[in-house]
Amino acid sequence: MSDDAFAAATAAIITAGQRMDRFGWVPATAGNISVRLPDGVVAITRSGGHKGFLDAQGVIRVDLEGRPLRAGDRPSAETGLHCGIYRRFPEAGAVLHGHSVPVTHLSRRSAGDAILLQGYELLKAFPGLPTHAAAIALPVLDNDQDIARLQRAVDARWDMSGTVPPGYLIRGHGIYVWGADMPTALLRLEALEFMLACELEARRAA
Ligand SMILES: CSCCC(=O)C(=O)COP(=O)(O)O
Ligand SMILES: [Zn+2]
Repeated sequence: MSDDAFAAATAAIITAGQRMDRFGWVPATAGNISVRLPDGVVAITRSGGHKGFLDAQGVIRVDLEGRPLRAGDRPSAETGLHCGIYRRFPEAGAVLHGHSVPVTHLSRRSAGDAILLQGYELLKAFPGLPTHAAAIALPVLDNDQDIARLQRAVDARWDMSGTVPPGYLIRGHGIYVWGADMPTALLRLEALEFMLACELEARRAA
């Protein structure tokens, strides 16, 4: 296990938390952040702290089943969702979860199981979408305090989807986004947050 890789992942997680906090996406103790290490272990935020004020002690290691490597460490309550992404997508190297106003409001107001994003230039931030004329159906899943059951629902949704976008919403709760590395995950989160903020404005104006 490389301490250098863990230190680099911890630094990336701290910086990502500060950036998400600057945008107001991790209010109170909301949100969690992780990075997959080269040995397959996952570096993830501890449960409960403010993600805009993380220090190195705020990041710990878990295995792909979400079990802490060090007895007594308490990883994010949503570790199972991070691990579900890493297990399903071998190319995923970083996962971000936030609770922004547009995500929370839109997912509460949308009765359906997806939010369609179309006509946005920023869609080009996503893999396989070379033009604004493309669209993303961003899955929306019902919230569940039982994270193992919620992950089973996420897996079932992925099973029945053709193309899976690298993100989904949990109704009234938040957003999950992933990428090959932290810069890619952050770029996708920013693009989705921007488009969802536009959707919120459009629905207000309608
Ligand atoms: C006060 S936010 C409720 C828990 C949550 O949804 C979240 O994102 C933060 O949980 P964690 O255990 O990762 O701190
Ligand atoms: Zn959450």
